[in-house]
Amino acid sequence: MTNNAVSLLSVPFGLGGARQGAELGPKALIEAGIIRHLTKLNIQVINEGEVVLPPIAAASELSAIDTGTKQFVSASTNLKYLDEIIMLNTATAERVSNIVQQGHFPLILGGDHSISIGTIAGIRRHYRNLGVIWFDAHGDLNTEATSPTGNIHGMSLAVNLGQGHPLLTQIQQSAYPIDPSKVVIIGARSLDQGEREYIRSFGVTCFTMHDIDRKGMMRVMEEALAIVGNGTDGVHLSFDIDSLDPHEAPGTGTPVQGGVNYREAHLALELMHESGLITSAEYVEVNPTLDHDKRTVRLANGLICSLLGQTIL
Ligand SMILES: NC(=[NH2+])NCCC[C@H](N)C(=O)O
Ligand SMILES: [Mn+2]
Ligand SMILES: [Mn+2]
Repeated sequence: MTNNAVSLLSVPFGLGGARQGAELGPKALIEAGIIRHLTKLNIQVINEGEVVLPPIAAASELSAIDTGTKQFVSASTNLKYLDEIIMLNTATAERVSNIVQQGHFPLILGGDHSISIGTIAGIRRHYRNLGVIWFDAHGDLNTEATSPTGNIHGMSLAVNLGQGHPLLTQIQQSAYPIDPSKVVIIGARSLDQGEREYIRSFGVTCFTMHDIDRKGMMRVMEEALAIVGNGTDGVHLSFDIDSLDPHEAPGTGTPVQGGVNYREAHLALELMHESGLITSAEYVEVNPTLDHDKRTVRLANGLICSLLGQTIL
């Protein structure tokens, strides 16, 4: 990590997901003591507050301007809450970009995974060759043409790679593109057909649960870090808590069995810290309304600390 100040930005937004509740994630993580835990690691934490959704009238106007008519948007796509997601991510990109500008490490608390359209848009303005680690049970590589659900949290990595509805990809416009060969998905076990095809044809590396079973997390991380660190000038970690097994992390909206276990997840984040490559991070899809005794919230707290340097000894 290049410097010690961490800017903590909350994005309490859940409309990109399949169920309500991810919007409560940031508050739960803060209440569980994340700022105190990081301060104990000698990190200076700057609480940047929240990105809030502007009044929705403004959002409708924005879509109407860009597409001619508002009806065009709703009639021609199956994208759920497109207007809200455009507004939220446009605002998020600005806030994250300012944090990078100041030389702080952006740590973003989601929110569902659709928020990464904005976070990465902001980060990419400052990195010509950004590597991305996408820790997730899913690929989030759908477009409106392939999505089985219309939920935009399942499309955010595709949008970050320039694929999808023009009103979403335009949020990235003033930024450097991301090279798909510098993107690594880790923990995948639920991929839709269109996502499989995308991975094969665009050269995204995907370490599935099968690869983790076979090689072990240690080797997977060594290979992943070699890919995202090669020729890049920064690496963003997008950590979806549903990468973990639902036994460890029940508090999430789209759980998939057969996931990463507690120690594998910590090891992965400890290795990311050791590599010194990670320049920004977000933790998404924590849904406190589905949690069991704060297990998922506490786990996410610990996993943030491992990324930022906490060790057992
Ligand atoms: N960020 C997530 N949890 N994404 C889940 C996506 C699930 C499914 N592939 C979809 O497109 O709807
Ligand atoms: Mn995801
Ligand atoms: Mn997921």
